[in-house]
Amino acid sequence: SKKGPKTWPLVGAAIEQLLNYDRMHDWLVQYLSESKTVVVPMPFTTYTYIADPANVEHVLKTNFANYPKGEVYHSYMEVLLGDGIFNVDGELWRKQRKTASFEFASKNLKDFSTVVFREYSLKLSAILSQASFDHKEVDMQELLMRMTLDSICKVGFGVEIGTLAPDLPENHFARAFDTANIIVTLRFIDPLWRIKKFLNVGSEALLDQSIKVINDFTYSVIHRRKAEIEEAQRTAKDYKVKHDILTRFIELGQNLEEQSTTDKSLRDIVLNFVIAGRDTTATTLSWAIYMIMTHDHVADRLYLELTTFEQERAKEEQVSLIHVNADDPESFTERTTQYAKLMTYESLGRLHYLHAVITETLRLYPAVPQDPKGILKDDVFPDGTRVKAGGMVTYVPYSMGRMEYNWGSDAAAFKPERWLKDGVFQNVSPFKFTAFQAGPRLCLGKDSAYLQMKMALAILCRFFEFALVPKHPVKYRMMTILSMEHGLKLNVTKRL
Ligand code: HEM
Repeated sequence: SKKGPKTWPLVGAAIEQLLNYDRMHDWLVQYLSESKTVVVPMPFTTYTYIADPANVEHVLKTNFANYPKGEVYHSYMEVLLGDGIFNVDGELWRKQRKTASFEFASKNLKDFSTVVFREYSLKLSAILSQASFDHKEVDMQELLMRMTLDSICKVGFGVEIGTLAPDLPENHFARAFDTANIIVTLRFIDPLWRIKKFLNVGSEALLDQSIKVINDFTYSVIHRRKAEIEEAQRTAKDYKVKHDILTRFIELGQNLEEQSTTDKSLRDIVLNFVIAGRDTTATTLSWAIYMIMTHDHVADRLYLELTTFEQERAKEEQVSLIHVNADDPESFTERTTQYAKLMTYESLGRLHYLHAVITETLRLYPAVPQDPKGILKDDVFPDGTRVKAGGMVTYVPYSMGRMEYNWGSDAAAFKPERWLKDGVFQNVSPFKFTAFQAGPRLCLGKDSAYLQMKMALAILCRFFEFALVPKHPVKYRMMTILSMEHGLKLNVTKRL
């Protein structure tokens, strides 16, 4: 009885969905604005898309146990994610969630990530400074992907992979990781993948090679780190404590009475963090920069917040701001470094407008634009929709952020101000703003992601202005993460 696309016997709505594949998120916006729930029958299953916060709360929280990731997702993603937190349900998930939540809340990790995010934001700033000097255009999305990959490898494994070095080098692990990510995503729309895998041909053969590169790299880091820890414990010499997630999990494993953590489970843990944290953060930053540069009043208000912050913090720390000489790149580097040091975990909390800009970006361009769940048993949603076991239900952050019934008549407009009351950021229900999911599986890296995004954006928007390369097309690519299909090609100018 719900409104939705035209359906046909046997093929359901597959024809219309395929015809609209490249603009699928906007295709759904159209239907979900007419009806808060849209049922789309497909050849072997039925997809139910939801945009009503009450239904979303039912799926993500109230009847959480009925809507797992499910077997299909697990079997498609296992080759890359193994039994890591992202890819499991039930007890296996609960245990990892508990340990990882504890780790994420630790001061150790917060302090370490602040240092890492600061360092890599400055590396990005140095590359932009050079590009502006050389009048060279940059692909901002590509640079941001390098920045977040380097950061997550440092925070995750304690390893410097250096893809953000000034000459932008190739890196085997990074390339293999990208390839594997794209191919496992393709499996969701390629009915022949199991045959290709069996015959070890085409994309599946490439996936196999990429996984070998990823595993070799990851296991070598794990073995090296384990050896370092054992050596330090054996000789009881001053052991330089490392703060990365891998080291913490190795140490935790040693302390457990039961079987200690295996190398395979350590591999799964770190790779799950890489996949969870890297593309999501980089694409959000790309869309945020695009939004800022196309909304002058936002750029101005943000710049004012960032420069006021700079003055206030310098006063608090009793430092005088370094004078930048336009002809001396060194002085520019010194000033950006000084600015970065004024940003701490606590002081970043004051940047309410910046926080609102990022959140408003995620409302309209959520990094995970739709998120499907399996259905274990027949159920009825709060709005009366009946769903059947074996089908799929998908909450749709991309549509939810654009619905007037959720956000009012200006839902389509980019207005960071909607998040502020008297200049202070106000949260809304996570069942309405779903960019980080909600309920027991809410994103674990949310705070860490904001920390990195605020650090990077503050430096970028304080010290640079951006302009789109003329005629560069900005549109999303249809995949699990809302990245920009052609990247974000920009000309950069310094702001002294
Ligand atoms: C803008 C940045 C980010 C966005 C929009 C985002 C969004 C999400 C979403 C939608 C999910 C649920 C996916 C699912 O259905 O399982 C999720 C889960 C998760 N995220 Fe994030 N994420 C971001 C950054 C990060 C970062 C930086 C990390 C860690 C370093 C991280 C760690 C995780 C983990 C571990 C989970 C799995 C939680 C669980 O299943 O219990 N995320 N995130």
